[in-house]
Amino acid sequence: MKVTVCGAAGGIGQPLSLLLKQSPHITHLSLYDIVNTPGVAADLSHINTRAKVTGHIGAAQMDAALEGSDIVVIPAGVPRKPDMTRDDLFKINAGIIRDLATAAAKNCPKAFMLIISNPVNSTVPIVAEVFKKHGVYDPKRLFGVTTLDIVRASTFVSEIVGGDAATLRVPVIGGHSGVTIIPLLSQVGGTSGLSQERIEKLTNRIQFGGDEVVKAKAGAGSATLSMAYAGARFTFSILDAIASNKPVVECTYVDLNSDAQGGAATKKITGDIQFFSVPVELGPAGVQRILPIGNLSEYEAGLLKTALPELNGNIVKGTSFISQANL
Ligand SMILES: NC(=O)C1=CN([C@@H]2O[C@H](COP(=O)(O)OP(=O)(O)OC[C@H]3O[C@@H](n4cnc5c(N)ncnc54)[C@H](O)[C@@H]3O)[C@@H](O)[C@H]2O)C=CC1
Ligand SMILES: O=C([O-])CC(=O)C(=O)O
Repeated sequence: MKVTVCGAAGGIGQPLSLLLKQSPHITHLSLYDIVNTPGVAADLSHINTRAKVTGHIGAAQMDAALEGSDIVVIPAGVPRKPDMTRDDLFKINAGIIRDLATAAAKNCPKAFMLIISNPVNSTVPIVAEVFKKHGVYDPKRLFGVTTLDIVRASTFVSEIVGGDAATLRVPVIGGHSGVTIIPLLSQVGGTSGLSQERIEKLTNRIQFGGDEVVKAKAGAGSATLSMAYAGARFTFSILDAIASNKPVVECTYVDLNSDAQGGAATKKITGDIQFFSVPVELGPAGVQRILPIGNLSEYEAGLLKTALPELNGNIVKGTSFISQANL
């Protein structure tokens, strides 16, 4: 397995690459960035685990970095500062993602594409459109990484209801920004005794967990270490699904057309939206099955209603960035 990290010298990229270096499934870890990758690669290459590490720097080396990759993980681009929304990052990050996706479509058209760069709600549709333009789009292989929302939800919920945060699973659906993040607390054991006020506070903390970190870092960026953990967890789930043939379930932001039947069932609840984070059964070819969202409480149904217009706007913004652009 060749795994390429684009943005590998960044705040997320470095710890993510360190975690990925520990996977016995990865034979080649390819690190791409526009700065500092020779140093990061030299450093990681001294670790006595299986993966061979190569560093690639600048646009001239992008093709070599991506060529033949099985998985491409993208945390490239700028992070938020206080008082910015994720959508404010679109102006800079949309072009970065377009260029990386174009190179991936040419050099590794069958790769699993794992998109971390914000705004995820829009960057994932950008990758889809670029791959379509190159005639290589397989919706089963494109994922917006929303794992940090699930990781946070497990932590915050277990702080209130107890239990082991490492094994407590909280489904989080929708998108990856503010009100588009919809935690389904009613589906988690131990939450039925919580007051509505408690549920609303907990929901708000999960929706705005990113802002908590942005504020605490006070201008020095957004979540990097917890994101590296979450990104590694999602990449390991994909690797497990490929290597073990045992289906693995993760909530992730996917094209609902990636599973006609499961997608149609989801659209009965969401309306006609193309991208949505749902529980997905991952298999060797990517999305194997979109699983049912399950029952929503009245409060969660209200959250969904609020989320959909914003999410849809983010999707249209990403899609039209490519369809109107000349590639
Ligand atoms: N999906 C999620 O849950 C999360 C997403 N993020 C997003 O991840 C992105 C990266 O965040 P950080 O690592 O903190 O930022 P950072 O600024 O520390 O690192 C970004 C890296 O991208 C590189 N880069 C810039 N343009 C590039 C290009 N054209 N090709 C390759 N590399 C390029 C930079 O040189 C830098 O090393 C941001 O957009 C941030 O909002 C952050 C946390 C959670
Ligand atoms: O908040 C941000 O900008 C970074 C992010 O996506 C998160 O931490 O969830």
